[in-house]
Amino acid sequence: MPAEIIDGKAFAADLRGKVAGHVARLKADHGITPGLAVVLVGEDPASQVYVRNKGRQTVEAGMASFEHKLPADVPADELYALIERLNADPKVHGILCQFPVPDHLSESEIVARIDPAKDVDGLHILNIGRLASGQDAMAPCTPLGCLMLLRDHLGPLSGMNAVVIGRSNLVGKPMAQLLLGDSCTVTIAHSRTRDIEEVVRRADIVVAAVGRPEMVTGDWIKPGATVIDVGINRIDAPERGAGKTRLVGDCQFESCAQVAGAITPVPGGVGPMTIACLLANTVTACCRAHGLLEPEGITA
Ligand SMILES: NC(=O)C1=CN([C@@H]2O[C@H](COP(=O)(O)OP(=O)(O)OC[C@H]3O[C@@H](n4cnc5c(N)ncnc54)[C@H](OP(=O)(O)O)[C@@H]3O)[C@@H](O)[C@H]2O)C=CC1
Ligand SMILES: Nc1nc(=O)c2c([nH]1)NC[C@@H]1CN(c3ccc(C(=O)N[C@@H](CCC(=O)O)C(=O)O)cc3)C=[N+]21
Repeated sequence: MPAEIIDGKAFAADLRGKVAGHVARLKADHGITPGLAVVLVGEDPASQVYVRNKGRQTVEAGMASFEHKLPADVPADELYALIERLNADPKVHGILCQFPVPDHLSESEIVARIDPAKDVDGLHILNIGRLASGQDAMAPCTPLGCLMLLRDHLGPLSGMNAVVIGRSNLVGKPMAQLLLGDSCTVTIAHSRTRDIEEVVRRADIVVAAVGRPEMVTGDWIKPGATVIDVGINRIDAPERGAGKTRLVGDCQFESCAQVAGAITPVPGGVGPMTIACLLANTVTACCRAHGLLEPEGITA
């Protein structure tokens, strides 16, 4: 039986609606407008699209959006000075620096300079540590979005076998921490994993965050498993005409959907959840900054 398709786009729209409701109340009751600053270094076309989408959806939720575009050759000191200004700016509750950055800059050096209270990407070492030790953290947006979809689809995840493919700081590792927090038995697979197909075949939950187009095929999937495809890969699509491209995930959708119980599509799966969770994290950061009760129903 073909898999149910998990509609991340619809779930994300619903979540953004809830975020907008909290934003409206913050404005009406406290005169506060949550603000998100996005920093983009260089002119990577994919990053430009994401940053534009983030800005639009931030404004649509009633929040303030501050976009800072810096040239690809910006000196590190100038970028750090901007982060200092954003850290000090009371109108800014969340700061995100879009990755990847050009080679002369270090992602870890950048993240280390962001005020952990404004680190809505959840990448600061303090937030990583809080997540790992089970304390109130700012969880990274993509894994948080995956967790929300899984809980919505499966109910309690306790005791399930989860395999995360990929061990990046942005996706794989925090995904594994969140699943462990929900009492899954978690395995992290990566490029050195032996017999990876066998490992994945044991999973009730598969989260693929690899960056290799359609690497995971249906024969890797245990019948009935839930497949969350994080990958966003742009590949040539000559069938659509000369020079055309299309987006595919890290899972081969057709063959996986034949075996899985449920699967997220690409596009329309995890991607929209990432942005919705970014907005949710910004509202949470805003409430914490003002000593207000944290909003319910928009975070894990
Ligand atoms: N939907 C969304 O909102 C988002 C989507 N993405 C997408 O998710 C994907 C992963 O992103 P990210 O985590 O940043 O990527 P990274 O390149 O940082 O990490 C990729 C991981 O995959 C592992 N890997 C690579 N090749 C293989 C292989 N053949 N078999 C098993 N594991 C392998 C690597 O292992 P090793 O460590 O051993 O090298 C690494 O841990 C990308 O397609 C990206 O575009 C990313 C962020 C958000
Ligand atoms: N500091 C940092 N934090 C990030 O969270 C971060 C980052 N850097 N760098 C790049 C990746 C990638 N990422 C995506 C966000 C939204 C979609 C998204 O909205 N995708 C839609 C449409 C995609 C399209 O049509 O191009 C979809 O999948 O349906 C995808 C990918 C966030 N990332």
